[in-house]
This record gives sequence, structure tokens and C-alpha cells, in this order.
Amino acid sequence: MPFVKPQGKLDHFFLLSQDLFCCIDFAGTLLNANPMFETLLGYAAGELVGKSCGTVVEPSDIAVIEAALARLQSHEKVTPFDVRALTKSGNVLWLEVTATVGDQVIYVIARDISRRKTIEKQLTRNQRLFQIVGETALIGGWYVDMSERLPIWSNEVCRLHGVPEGFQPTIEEAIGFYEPSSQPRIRQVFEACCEQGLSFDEELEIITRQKQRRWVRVIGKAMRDELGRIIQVQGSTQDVTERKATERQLTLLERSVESSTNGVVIVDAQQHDLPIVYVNAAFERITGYSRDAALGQNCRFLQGEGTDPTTLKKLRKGIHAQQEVHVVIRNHRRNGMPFWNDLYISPVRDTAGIVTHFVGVQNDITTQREYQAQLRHNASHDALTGLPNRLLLDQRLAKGCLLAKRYHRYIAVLFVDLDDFKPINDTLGHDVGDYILIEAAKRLEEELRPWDTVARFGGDEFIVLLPDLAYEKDVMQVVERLLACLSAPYWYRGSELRITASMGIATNDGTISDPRQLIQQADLAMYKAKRQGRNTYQWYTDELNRKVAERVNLRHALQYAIEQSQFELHYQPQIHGPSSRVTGVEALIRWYHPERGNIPPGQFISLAEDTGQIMPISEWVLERACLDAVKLNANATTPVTMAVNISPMQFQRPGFLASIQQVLEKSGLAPELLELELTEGVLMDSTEHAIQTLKDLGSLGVHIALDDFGTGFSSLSYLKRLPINKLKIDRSFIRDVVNDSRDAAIVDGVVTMAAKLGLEVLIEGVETAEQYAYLNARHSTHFQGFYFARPMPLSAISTYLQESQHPHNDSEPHPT
Ligand SMILES: Nc1nc2c(ncn2[C@@H]2O[C@@H]3COP(=O)(O)O[C@H]4[C@@H](O)[C@H](n5cnc6c(=O)[nH]c(N)nc65)O[C@@H]4COP(=O)(O)O[C@H]3[C@H]2O)c(=O)[nH]1
Repeated sequence: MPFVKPQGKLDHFFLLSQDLFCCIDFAGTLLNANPMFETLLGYAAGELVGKSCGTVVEPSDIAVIEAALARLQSHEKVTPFDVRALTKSGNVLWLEVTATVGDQVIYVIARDISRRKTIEKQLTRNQRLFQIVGETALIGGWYVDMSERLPIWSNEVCRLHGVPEGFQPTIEEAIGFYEPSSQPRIRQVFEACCEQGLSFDEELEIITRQKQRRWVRVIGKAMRDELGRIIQVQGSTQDVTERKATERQLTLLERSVESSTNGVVIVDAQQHDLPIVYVNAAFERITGYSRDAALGQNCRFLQGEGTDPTTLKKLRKGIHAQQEVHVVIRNHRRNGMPFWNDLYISPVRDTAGIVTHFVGVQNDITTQREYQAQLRHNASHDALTGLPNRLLLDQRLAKGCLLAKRYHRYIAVLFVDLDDFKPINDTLGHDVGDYILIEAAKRLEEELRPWDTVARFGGDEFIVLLPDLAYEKDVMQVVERLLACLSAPYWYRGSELRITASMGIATNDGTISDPRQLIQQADLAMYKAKRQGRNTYQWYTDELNRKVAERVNLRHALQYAIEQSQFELHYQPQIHGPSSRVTGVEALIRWYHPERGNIPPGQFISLAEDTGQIMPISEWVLERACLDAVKLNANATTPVTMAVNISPMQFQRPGFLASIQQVLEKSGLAPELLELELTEGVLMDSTEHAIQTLKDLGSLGVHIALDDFGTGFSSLSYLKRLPINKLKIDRSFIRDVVNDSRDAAIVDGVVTMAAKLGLEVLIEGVETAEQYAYLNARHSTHFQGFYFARPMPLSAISTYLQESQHPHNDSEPHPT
């Protein structure tokens, strides 16, 4: 292709143009290029002529050139295109190329657009960055030109409102997205911005097109022109829903912690000495320290004397190991008062797992502890005297035995029982009784050494443990001291009271297998002391033990006897002196043991009383006696009363009256023929209730006799009030009545007194003709005794009665 030289003015244009001109043939060979072309691409004048245009094209864009050439060859139109040119030194330039086919050549005009391309690239990058910021920070931009008052929303803002990109709302529509209660506010701040140029920064709730609620932070500010006129309001809208939720959550957490009844304290784990960085209100309330006083301090300011070092060690170990730790520690309030702090400490880790804080949750459990201690104390101590109770006594006893054994000492157990406490309690009232018990407890404690124990064992019974005696006999001086201190006068509201005690002593060297046996032994010894006149002491002996063992055996045998009906009733006649007639019989129980033979009631009745076995026995006696009385009266010409011994327990049972009524009905015995024998003790013990029962029995027609009269200590004024029919003078006054003027005087006195009170009298234990003659000559009473007859079985008494009512010879009662 011949080189066509540019002509005329066009030549100048070709030579001076800042654009690049060149001519190429259809094969792409450069035919001509203007100076700018060669200068820009770094070639010398004419250096490119004859070379392929590919020489100046960036290799990856050659395909673009080839495609354009192909189109031009086919005489197709080629729209301007961008291509990367390569300078001689290897730099890349962006060129915008326009190519047209001329006379067998292709005219190419190229313009350096490298700068534009760089700006475009920058813009794209900025846009992308803007998009990334928007997407990641959920923040979008908007503006409103004052001339148009139409909001322009970025894609992110559109997305936030749930509308498609490019959505174009009016201002009212934009405001309408806000939650109704927020609309006035956004309108107000937006208008203030438009009119007065006041910036705003609000967090409000919007409702998206999909009816979703979102919290947005909307910031706006006014843009002014060079004359200061507001031309645009622009700003950003950011989705802060998540942060709001987190904030709400945090506020909730903070309020919860703040209003917790447990004290909460947070310390900084990364600072030296773990200073407190937070305490809640409960902490202030529990400790008495204000927040300001606590912040910055180490928690040890709550400690003080008496803080247990083991607990502290555990606490420090937990913190050092950055582990959870739970302790109950004695802390001190600001006013110095100690309190029990139930403290849980946990490490708080950051996302990397590093312990940044420790949180302590504390609870004041002082009241709870005190209550527990009180409960523990109550469980092991007697409420009235504050002394250890049986439970604690057992523990101390077992421990005392162990120590005695280990150190070759003796342990002594003293069973202390106040004498005649019950009458004082009953007559003077429980307040007095309580006072005496408390005072007695105090006196006992004061007399003993710290390692001795005084325990309340029951009503008026105390146990003293002396676990450290060198010799057994050492107990004596303690016992004597205790007896003396207990018998000293008691002053209650200005009145002097006197009471003594009986004591049983048991000692051991600690080798006893069951320490509680020592209490039983001391108990036995105490009973012996009581029997021996009170205000004294007795040692436990093996003899006593034998008796106890016997009692246990007897108890078992008695149970068997009840089940096997081994009992029988014997009857002893009662004679009316003046008429010599048998007017009644007394039912007396007999127990024939298959191996041991006859066991007298004196041996088992009191045991049965103690064990409660008296009840089935008494019921059987009453029923049998009434049935037999009916039989005896069937053949009798004059009525024969049936005297039945009633035990204290039987009498005091609530259903006693009903049981009498029932047995009378069942047996058909006339009530007047039944005489119940009660002892003084029974009546003394139960006061008003007893009198009422006696009255009720009297209303039934049943007779009451006071048995063993003279052996108890009943006051005569008391006797006056008792609705009874008969006194039975105890046989102890009869034995020597003939020779002992004092006994005779007592019998005289009782008979006279009874007559004045309108009571009948029966003299028991008449054994000899002499006694009878003596008594019968002086007193018109009833008599009973071996002189007339011993107790005998039913058949024998029946015969006896018949014979006595139809005597063969004279009217004198016949002795057996
Ligand atoms: N030395 C002597 N003793 C005489 C003479 N006359 C009668 N005795 C005895 O004196 C006791 C009279 O009974 P008590 O004082 O009620 O004393 C009774 C009574 O308190 C009680 N007892 C007997 N049977 C029963 C019963 O069925 N129920 C209850 N609760 N106690 C009973 O046992 C006690 C003793 O009964 P026993 O051994 O049967 O003894 C009877 C009787 O055998 C006498 O001239 N000289």
C-alpha cells in the first residue's frame, strides 16, 4: 500500500492533533501514523511504519483488533471501542478507537482515555466499597434536593424499607414508613433540618413494606450553596435492630442484676489485686458499703477476724485456677457486724477465652444459719432448761466411755430425780414447776466442771455425766455437793420452796459394751434411793440388776399370762362387826404360773402398771368379778357387795366411766353391789377430774372405798371433798393395835372422823381373835382379814357365804 501523504490544512491537523491518527491496511500493517501516535507510544518518527498494528496493542486485546479488522474487511460498521495499547517501554495506555474504511485503507483515530479509565475504575471501586459498607453496616444514604423535595434512596435504604432498588418515594411516603408514634418526630426533625439547617440523629422504628418492624438510626444534615441557602438535606439510614435488641437485652440484664436480691460483685481480673468494678444494690444493702466505697477495692475489705483460713484458701485457690468456686464465708458489714456470705464466684471469659473478670454472687444466709443452728440446738437441747437432751446425752455418754477407756479413767452416771416434784407442779402450778426445773438445772451446771454434762432426761429427771474420774469413789464428793445445792431453798416470787433430790450412781471404766446401760443402772439405783427415804443416793449393784432382769422376765411372763388367761379371782369376805354378817367380798387376783407357781399380786401389779399391761388385766378382773357377784348374790339371802381394786391407770383413762356402765349392763349386777377400791394416790394425782368421775360413779349407784387409808399423805381437807362411801383402814395399823396405843389412837381417830363425815369404815388385816375382839368391842365397823377367811376361789366363797348366812351354831363370824 503506497503511503498517502496528508495534504494542505489537513496536514497540519494530522501533525498537530493531540489525538492519534494512523492508516492501516486490511492486514493490519501500519501505513502511516501522526507524530502524536508515535510520541505517545514512545516510538521515533516513522519507526512504526510497515509494522503490524499488533505491535502497539496489549497482547490480550489483539483479539479485539482482529475482530474489528474482520468487520471492516466485510465493510461492516465498527462502533468506537476501547483497547489497551502498549508503549515501546511496555506501559499500557487505554485508547478509545474509531475506525473507518477509506480508499483501500482503514483510517484509525485513537484518543488516550487512560485518565478517564483510571477515574472510572476509581469510581467503580468506590461504588463497590460504598456498597460493601452499606451491606455490612446495614447503612444506606439518601438525599432530598430542596428544589424537587423528592427523597433519593440508595439501594441499602431501599432494602431496609423492603422496597425494590430505585424506589422513589415522596417525602410523605418516606415518613409513612415510620412507626405511627415515631412519625411526628421524624417529620419535625426533617423539617427543622430543611428550614433551619438543624442536623438530626434519631433512633426510630420503621415498618417495612413486608410489615416487619425495624429500628433505624437516621442521621440528616443540611447542605448549603455558596450563598448559605439550604439546597439539599442528606443523610444516612442504618439498620440498628440487632443492636437495639442487644441493648434491650443488656438493659434487661443490667436491671435484673441490679434488682436481684443476691449481692453481685464484679472484679477486674486483668488488673493487679482484682479491684471491684461493679456492685449491685443488694451488695450495698447486705454489706452496708456504698458503691462508691466498694469500687476499686479488693473484696478482702469484707473479711475480718474470724474469717476461716481454710475457706479463704479454697477461695484463693479457685480464683488462682480461674475456676468456679463456692464457699460460705464469714464476712463483716460496714458496721462491723459479721454475716454469713454464701458466695459463688465464676470467671468471666472473653471471646478468646481469656478471663477478664470474676463475678461473685453472694447471699446473706446469716438468719438461715442462725435458724439452722437453733434447730440443731433444739434438736439436741431441752427447750425449758437449755440443757442437752437425751440425744446429745447419748453422744456424750458414748464419747465419755471411749475417753475413760483410752485414758484409764472412770465415768460416772448420776440419775437425779427431784423428790415430790409432781405435787408441787400440780398444786402450785406449772410456772412454779418450770421455775424449779430451770433453777435446779442451773444449780447442777454451776457445781460441775466444763467437761461434765448435765442433761434433762425427762420431767423432773436429770442425768449427770462425770467422764473423767481418777477413782470411782471421787464421785461421792460431787454427789454430796449436788444434793446439797439442790436442797437449798428456792425462792419464787418471794415465797420459799423446798425440794430435795434422790440420786442413783453407776460407774464404769469405759469398757461397758452398751453405755446406755449405765443410765438404766443409775435409774435403778435412784429408785432404791427413793425407797430409802429420798434426799439421798444409792450406788448401783448387781443385786439391783438381778431384780431388773427379773422384772423383764416377769413382764414377758405376764404378757403370756394375759394371752393364755392364767389368772383367777379369789374372794375374801368382808364382815359387818355389829351384825356379824358377811356383807361383801373383795376380789383379789391370783396368777398361777405353770412353772413358777403362784405369783402374788404385789409382785406383778405394779409392774403391770408400769408397762400398761394393767389395762387388759383390769378389764378382765372387773368383768369376772361382776359376773361372779351376780352368781354369789343369786344364792344369797342378803346382798353381798363385790369390792374390786381399781388401778390408777384404769381410773384415769377417759373411757373409765363408760367401761363400768358397760360391765354392769353386761353382767346384770346392781350398781349398789359394786364397790370400787381406789388408793389415796389415785385421787391425789388427778384432782378435779377425779372428783367428777367419783360423782358420776356415785350417780350410777356404784360405791367407792378408799383403800390403804392412812398410808398415804392425803390431807384431811381434801378428803372432805371426796364423794366416797367407805374408808379401809390399812392393816399396818392393826398388826399391833392391841398393844400399841398409838396405832389404837389412829384407828380410833379415823373411825370417829369417818363417822362425822358420814363414811363407812372397814378395818383390814384382822388376823387374830384378840385383834377382832379388841376392835369389835370399840368400833361398829366392817372387818376383813385372815382371822375370818383368806381369799378363796369362787366355789369356796360361795360355800362360805351359804354357811355364814345359814350358821349352824351362833351368830359370830367363823374364823377359818
Ligand atoms: N397380812 C395380811 N394380809 C391380808 C389379810 N387379809 C387380807 N390380806 C391381804 O391384803 C391384800 C388386800 O388387798 P389390797 O389392800 O387391796 O392390796 C392388793 C391390791 O392392791 C392388789 N390387787 C390384788 N388384786 C388386784 C386386782 O385385781 N386389781 C388391782 N388393781 N390390784 C389388785 O394387790 C394387793 C395385794 O393383794 P393380795 O396379795 O391378794 O393381798 C390382799 C390380801 O390377801 C390379813 O389378815 N393379813
